[in-house]
Amino acid sequence: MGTVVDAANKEANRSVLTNKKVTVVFVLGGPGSGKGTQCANVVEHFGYTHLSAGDLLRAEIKSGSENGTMIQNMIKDGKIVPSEVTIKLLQRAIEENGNDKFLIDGFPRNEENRAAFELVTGIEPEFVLFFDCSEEEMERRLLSRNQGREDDNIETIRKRFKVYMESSLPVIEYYNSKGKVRKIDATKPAVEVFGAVKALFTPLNSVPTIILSHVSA
Ligand SMILES: Nc1ncnc2c1ncn2[C@@H]1O[C@H](COP(=O)(O)OP(=O)(O)OP(=O)(O)O)[C@@H](O)[C@H]1O
Ligand SMILES: Nc1ccn([C@@H]2O[C@H](COP(=O)(O)O)[C@@H](O)[C@H]2O)c(=O)n1
Ligand SMILES: [Mg+2]
Repeated sequence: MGTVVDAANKEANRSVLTNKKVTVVFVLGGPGSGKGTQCANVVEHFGYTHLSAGDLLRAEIKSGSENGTMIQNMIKDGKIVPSEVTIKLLQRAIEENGNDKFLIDGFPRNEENRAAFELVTGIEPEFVLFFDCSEEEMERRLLSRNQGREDDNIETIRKRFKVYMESSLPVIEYYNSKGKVRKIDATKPAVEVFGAVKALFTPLNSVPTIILSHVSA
């Protein structure tokens, strides 16, 4: 019976966004810790949809939106865009997508992001995937990323590290106090990092199989 009860509880804990039930995993860690790289692996192996807050903001700049210039200036300066802008983008992306399980990468980035998202959407993360990586390694990765990002220069990188330490780490500490953080050593090679990530998603994914075998027994 345990597995059925556990599965039912898991179902009840899923959050409601307007009329859609969704499962959300927040993916956090410093700039260049490998969030995007590992999210791509989780999408491929576990069928999640990857929503990167940074990617959504960059797309908003390209779309010619009225907020474009403000967002561009904040990204160039490593600052955090006001929550209402980022939350609207996330909310729209979730509502427009047919999937019901999402990796939200690079969000919440500060206490304002966290509290506003919870208030507006009612969504609580299933867990928080935290990529722990040394600053030295993150700086090396960002300087050789070569994706043409305007914020991958040493001046902006230093600002992003400062914002991460001052504003983003407290959010991770908040979720840690609630027992939600799953910390991964992200300094290792990407294949090894994914080995640790995979182990976290496998139990979630195996729940329906357990229910089926229970029912048919
Ligand atoms: N474990 C790893 N070892 C070495 N290089 C890695 C590792 N993971 C990712 N990289 C490389 O480091 C760079 C940054 O990775 P990625 O873009 O995934 O980081 P991120 O956390 O999403 O960064 P940002 O917060 O700036 O978006 C990329 O060039 C990626 O290929
Ligand atoms: N919640 C967020 C996430 C990102 N930003 C801005 O985008 C920049 C790039 O983010 P990445 O996750 O792609 O590294 C980031 O430095 C911020 O300027 C944000 O404002 N709020
Ligand atoms: Mg990224």
